[in-house]
Amino acid sequence: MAHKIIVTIDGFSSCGKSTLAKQLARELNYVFIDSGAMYRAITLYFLRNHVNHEKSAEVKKALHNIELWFEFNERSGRSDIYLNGENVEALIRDLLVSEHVSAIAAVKEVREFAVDQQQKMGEKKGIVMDGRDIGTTVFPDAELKIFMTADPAVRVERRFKELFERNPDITLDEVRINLEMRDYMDSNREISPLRKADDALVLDNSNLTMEEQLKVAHKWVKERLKGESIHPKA
Ligand SMILES: Nc1ncnc2c1ncn2[C@@H]1O[C@H](COP(=O)(O)OP(=O)(O)OP(=O)(O)O)[C@@H](O)[C@H]1O
Ligand SMILES: Nc1ccn([C@@H]2O[C@H](COP(=O)(O)O)[C@@H](O)[C@H]2O)c(=O)n1
Repeated sequence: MAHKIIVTIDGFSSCGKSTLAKQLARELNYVFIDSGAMYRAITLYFLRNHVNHEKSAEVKKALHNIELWFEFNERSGRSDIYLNGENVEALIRDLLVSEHVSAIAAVKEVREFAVDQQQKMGEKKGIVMDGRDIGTTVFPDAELKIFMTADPAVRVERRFKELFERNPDITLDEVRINLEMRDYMDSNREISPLRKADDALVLDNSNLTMEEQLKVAHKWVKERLKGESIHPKA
């Protein structure tokens, strides 16, 4: 059986982590997991059920009633997330969820709930997972860790373009404020804050096409599979 590794992709909001993770997983025939979708689905549940994330007992009870899983969607070529049997892939991308997710993702019980499931998903390796703490907390021994970044203005523009297609009322300012707020909260929370793992390779895709970013990452994977060490500026 072919040797398989774990690839982690962490970084700031909307820099293209999921896009790259999906591209890479398809190329390698690996499983792709968007860990942010899990925090978003939990947030949707909390919003719908008026769960106060500052009350530990409420949080514990809510998590007890949440079941999450992913199912491959042939049309989109990626896995959709299911919350208690409902496909919530589209709903969790709404700005309302984006506005609350970072506060809920900072809660200890929520993180433990998600990280435990993420670690189980990687037990057989052959996985590309993107998020904020995948290389630092979820898979600290991953064979390849990528830290992605892009110019903030480029990130806002990309996310705006995507959201505008679904909601023409959205403004560039709303998107920018949400990105800045999430980056700040994710980088400054107490548990597993967003940071580059010491052994992660940095990929700035501000001026890269999707094809070019895949080429860089794929080269890194091939080198790791061959057991070669990679120069950080590759
Ligand atoms: N190299 C690229 N050039 C242009 N657009 C890109 C590139 N990579 C990704 N995108 C686009 O940027 C947007 C954000 O990408 P993606 O959802 O993959 O980011 P992300 O880092 O996973 O975001 P989040 O952390 O908010 O989930 C998408 O619309 C995607 O199509
Ligand atoms: N490993 C992760 C992944 C995500 N989060 C939190 O979820 C938010 C949404 O994630 P997206 O990747 O869909 O943007 C993100 O802003 C984080 O608050 C996380 O904490 N850990």
